[in-house]
Amino acid sequence: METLTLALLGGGTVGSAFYALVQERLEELHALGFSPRFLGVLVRDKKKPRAIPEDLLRVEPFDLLEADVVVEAMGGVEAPLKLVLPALEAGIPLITANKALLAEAWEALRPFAEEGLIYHEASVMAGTPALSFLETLRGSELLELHGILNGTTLYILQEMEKGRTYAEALAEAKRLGYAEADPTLDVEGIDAAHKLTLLARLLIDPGFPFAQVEAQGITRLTPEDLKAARDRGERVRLLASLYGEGGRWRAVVAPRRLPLNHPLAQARGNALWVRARPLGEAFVTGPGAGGGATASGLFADLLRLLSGAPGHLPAPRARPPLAEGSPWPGVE
Ligand SMILES: NC(=O)C1=CN([C@@H]2O[C@H](COP(=O)(O)OP(=O)(O)OC[C@H]3O[C@@H](n4cnc5c(N)ncnc54)[C@H](OP(=O)(O)O)[C@@H]3O)[C@@H](O)[C@H]2O)C=CC1
Ligand SMILES: N[C@@H](CC=O)C(=O)O
Repeated sequence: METLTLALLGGGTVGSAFYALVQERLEELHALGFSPRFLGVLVRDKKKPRAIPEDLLRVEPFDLLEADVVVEAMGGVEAPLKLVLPALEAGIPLITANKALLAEAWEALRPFAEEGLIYHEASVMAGTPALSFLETLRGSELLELHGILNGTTLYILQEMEKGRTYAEALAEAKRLGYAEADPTLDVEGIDAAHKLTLLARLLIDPGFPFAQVEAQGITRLTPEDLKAARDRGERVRLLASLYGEGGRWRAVVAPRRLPLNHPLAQARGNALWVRARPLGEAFVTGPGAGGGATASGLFADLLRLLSGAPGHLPAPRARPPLAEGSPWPGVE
């Protein structure tokens, strides 16, 4: 049996759930010939209650070069980048749930992604297949893509539809572990914009800039907006859309009024709907936030790594859109 040394950066909602999942799935890892060993778990505060043995907790960065794989679930951009770069430079693979890191530090990380060293299924829609769904879609050419990519805002809108206030719903989304450490990222549409950037890089342009995504959130939506939509036979969702306009790709995150019979309006979880040629329409939905759901995506990447498959490779080249498209109407 081969020892598999894991360095875990972050022991919060996602990191703790990942640690627990590795313990739960030990037999499966053993059957694959690997015996996992945690080198350490980086946190800020050792005293916080968490389901990770105290002797594994580290409050100072430790030597990641001893690891076989680095699993990053700490969030932020500069702090994780400083830690993971030397490991990547040494050829150590990175599994990450951190879409902000990938979206915003792409210039530094892209060469390693192109080498197949970066696995990030959990960064978009948690453990619900989004990247692997799009990898299969590479057999076709994308015409347009629309997704409900943020679990916090989906939860808030669903709860507001049931009569709860925005503030109550946001507080509950935080308690459930859906929200970012800074929930402004969720409610202002930035988290969805990070995720849309990653999907664009996977399918249409390996250098797609985060700055090119136009983002609007849900903070200005009122219960009256949601009711007016319902009265018209529509449902409001924060949609991340990628479509052709004037011969260029346009990437926009905004609240949209969807007809009730559309799969995106009916989805109870996060969701991704695409049109591609020659495939046609395809749709996937499932949980997109929360500790267990995200740990599932990280664990899937660990299995992918152990199978010998490379990480999530960006598109090999940029290509213009094949058709013009447009998203659903916004909420005025
Ligand atoms: N929550 C979710 O549903 C999902 C989250 N993600 C992503 O996963 C990552 C983690 O999210 P989540 O677990 O919710 O966040 P948490 O805030 O719950 O956990 C972050 C962890 O990282 C530690 N940490 C943060 N910064 C530092 C630092 N500078 N030095 C040392 N330790 C640090 C924290 O330590 P301490 O505990 O001591 O504060 C904590 O253990 C983020 O990138 C997020 O975007 C992705 C998909 C879904
Ligand atoms: N805050 C994010 C967590 C998962 O990516 C969300 O709400 O979707």
